[in-house]
Amino acid sequence: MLFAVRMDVSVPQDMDAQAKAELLAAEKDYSQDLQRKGEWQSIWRCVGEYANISIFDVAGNERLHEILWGLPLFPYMTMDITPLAEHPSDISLD
Ligand SMILES: O=C(O)CC1=CCC(=O)O1
Repeated sequence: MLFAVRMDVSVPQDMDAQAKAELLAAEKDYSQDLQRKGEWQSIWRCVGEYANISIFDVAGNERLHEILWGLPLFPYMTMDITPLAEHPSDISLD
């Protein structure tokens, strides 16, 4: 199942610099591991915002929930999740 997830990040301004660096490194590792496994298909920066739009291809809602809850940055994010279906005008389906 495909999902588009928008993640808006808001890390506290007063977070310790070392703790922030470790948090962002852990987030990157977590994301790239799932990208290599094929569940996190792509990640795009939203221009001018501390936000991304990511495409996930996962077994179902429970798996997406598990992945999102496991994000190191989860406590500092808000998310908007859109389940995706094939579009009849997609030429790759012809
Ligand atoms: O920087 C972001 O948009 C937050 C994020 C999610 C996965 C990742 O590597 O960074």
